[in-house]
Amino acid sequence: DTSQMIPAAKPDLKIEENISNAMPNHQKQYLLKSLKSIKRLKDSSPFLLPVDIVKLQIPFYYNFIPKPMDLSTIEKKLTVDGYETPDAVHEDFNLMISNCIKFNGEKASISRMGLNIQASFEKLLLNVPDKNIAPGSSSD
Ligand SMILES: CN1C(=O)c2ccccc2Sc2cc(NC(=O)[C@@H]3CCCO3)ccc21
Repeated sequence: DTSQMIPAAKPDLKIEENISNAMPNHQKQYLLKSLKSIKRLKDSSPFLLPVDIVKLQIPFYYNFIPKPMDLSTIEKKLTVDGYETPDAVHEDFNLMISNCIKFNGEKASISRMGLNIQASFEKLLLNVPDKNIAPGSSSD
C-alpha cells in the first residue's frame, strides 16, 4: 500500500573514476564492444537508459529499487575506468536485470526481454580476453 509511502529520491550513483587497479585496456575494449552489440538487440531498448519514473508514472520505483542500473550507466562507468574486473561489469548487468524482475515480476514481458539480453551478454562474456594475455597473441 503506497498511500502512506513517501516517494524516495533518485539514488545518486557515485561512479568511482580511475580506480587504483583499473581493468587492462584490451579487456575494457572487448567489454565496450560487447555492450555496443547488446545495445543493438531489439530487446535492449527499454534498458538503454535509466528507468524514467516520470514517463512511466512510477514515483515509488526507488523505494523498491534502491540501486537502479541501465546499459548507459554501465557503459559510462566502463569508459571512466570504474570497473576493476569483467566480473564487476557482469554484476551491474545482473543488477539491472534483477531490478527489472523484482519490480515487474518474473512473468512480465519486460522480464523475458531482460533475460534474453542477459543470456546474450553472458555468451559474450565467455570470450573476454584473459587479463594477462597481450592483445593479438594467442593463448595456446
Ligand atoms: C526496464 N523497465 C522496467 O523495469 C519497468 C519498470 C516499471 C514499469 C515498467 C517497466 S518496463 C520499462 C519500460 C521503459 N521504457 C518505456 O516503456 C518507454 C519510455 C517511457 C515510456 O516508453 C524503460 C524501462 C523499463
